Amino acid sequence: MILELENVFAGYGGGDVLQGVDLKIEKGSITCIVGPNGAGKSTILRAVSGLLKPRQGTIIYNGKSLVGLTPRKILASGLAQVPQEHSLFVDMTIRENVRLGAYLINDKALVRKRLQEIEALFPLIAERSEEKAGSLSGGQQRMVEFARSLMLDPQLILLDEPSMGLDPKTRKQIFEMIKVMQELGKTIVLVEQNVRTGFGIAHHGVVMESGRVRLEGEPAALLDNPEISHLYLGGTLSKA
Ligand SMILES: Nc1ncnc2c1ncn2[C@@H]1O[C@H](COP(=O)(O)OP(=O)(O)OP(=O)(O)O)[C@@H](O)[C@H]1O
Repeated sequence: MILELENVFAGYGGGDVLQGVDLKIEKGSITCIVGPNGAGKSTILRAVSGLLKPRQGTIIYNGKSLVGLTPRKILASGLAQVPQEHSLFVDMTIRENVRLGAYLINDKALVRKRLQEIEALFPLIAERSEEKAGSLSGGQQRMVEFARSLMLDPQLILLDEPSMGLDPKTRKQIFEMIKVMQELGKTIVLVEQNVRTGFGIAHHGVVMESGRVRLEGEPAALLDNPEISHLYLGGTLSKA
């Protein structure tokens, strides 16, 4: 296991949103977390990346506790997060934005090498590197955010609803890129509203409800579970 949460309680002052979360993430896998609005999916990611300090419980990453570490230390340990809201500097070029992902690296040759590798992976970035990030569509900006997260060569990447607001074709491209990142050896934890798409690429599915893990297991088996579609996913499993 690369990441293990045990009995995690965390919230925002007005009480705990996470009510004792237990979760194990296998190295090299894609895990997809789904659940109704407000179930605490994003809050789990924030607790792992250090943006939110758990009030109770343990979070172990590669055998070491993350609780109490700063987000910067957690990032430096190889754990990157791509937040739900768009986060590029729109007046900077695409390449400058990607390079920012390496701000913790002092070795200029290494930064150049990583940039080259990433531009080989994302043709969009190679072709439009000097254009302003603000000229890109929402889906393209998401690709650049993925690219930026790869600059530190993280082991684990947390993705918070990366396909939100995108049309189906762009969503497909985003999910293909998530698979590519996993094939590069990254472990992925993905929060996703679109259950079929998310579970479609995941090795492990997690259904959250009211701050707890309600069900988890093999994604195809979860999709077949009528309890999930009726009770927890608000009908989003319909094939329409
Ligand atoms: N910064 C914040 N300050 C106060 N409350 C917050 C904050 N962020 C989230 N919450 C509250 O915490 C609860 C869980 O939010 P969270 O974002 O984890 O849900 P989610 O499962 O990711 O759902 P969604 O799909 O709506 O993002 C919600 O009730 C939300 O209003």
